[in-house]
Amino acid sequence: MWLLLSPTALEAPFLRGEPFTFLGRKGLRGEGFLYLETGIGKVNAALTLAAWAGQNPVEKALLFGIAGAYPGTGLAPGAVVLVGEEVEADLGLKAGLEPLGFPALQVGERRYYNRFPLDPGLTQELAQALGLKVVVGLTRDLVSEGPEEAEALARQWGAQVESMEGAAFARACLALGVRGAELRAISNPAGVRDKRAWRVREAVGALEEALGRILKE
Ligand SMILES: O=C(O)c1cccc(C(=O)CC[C@H]2O[C@@H](n3cnc4c(=O)[nH]cnc43)[C@H](O)[C@@H]2O)c1
Repeated sequence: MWLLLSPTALEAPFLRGEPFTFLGRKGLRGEGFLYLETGIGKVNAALTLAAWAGQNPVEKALLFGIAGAYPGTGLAPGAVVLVGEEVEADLGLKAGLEPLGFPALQVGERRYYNRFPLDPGLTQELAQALGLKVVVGLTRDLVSEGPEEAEALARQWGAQVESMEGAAFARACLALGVRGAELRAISNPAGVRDKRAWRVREAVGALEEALGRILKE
C-alpha cells in the first residue's frame, strides 16, 4: 500500500477514493493507496508525513508533484523524473550547514547536512519499471526568481530540478525510517516567472500517466 503525498490537490485531480480531511487538507482512501495533500513548502511536507506516520503504519511513501527544471538539463515541460537525492539549499550558510558544525540529522553513525537520499531500492525499482531518469533535486522555501539565480544554485549543488518540498520529505523519511521515493513532472524552467512559459496541465497529465503505472505495478 502506497502513501501518496502531493503539495497541492491541484497536482492530483485524477486520484479517486473515499475523501477525508487530515490537518485541514484533502485526503483520499483509494485502491492500493492512501493520499494526503501536504500544502506547499518544507514544513508542510515534513509535518504531514511525520503526523501521519506517527499514527499509522507506512509501508512506502511517494511524494509527487510539479517542479522547475534548471537550465542545461534537457528536461522540457512535461518530462517526468525520479529524484534520487535532495539538497536542502536554504539551511545554514549559503555554503550549507557543514561549516556550522551541526548536522541536520544523524541516523546511526551517518550525519546528514544538506543532502538527503531518497530510498535507493525503491527509486531504482520505479526507475526501471517506468524507464525514468533519476536526478538530483534542490529544495528551498524560496523559489528561484530569475535564470541567473537558478543557474548558480544548480551549479553550486549539482541539481537538475527545483521544488519547495523534496528535501523535507526525504529528510523526514530518513528520520522516521520510512521508505520514500519522489516523482516530479516538469512544469516550467526554474527561474522563469512568466506563466506563459509554464505547462502545468501537461505536467499534471504526465503525473497521471506515471502514477497510473505505479499503482498498477
Ligand atoms: O510565481 C513564481 O515565480 C513561482 C515560481 C515557482 C513556483 C511557483 C508556484 O506557485 C508553484 C509552487 C509549487 O510547485 C512546485 N514548483 C513548481 N515549479 C517550481 C520551481 O520552479 N521552483 C520551485 N518550486 C516549483 C513547488 O514544489 C510548489 O509545490 C511560483
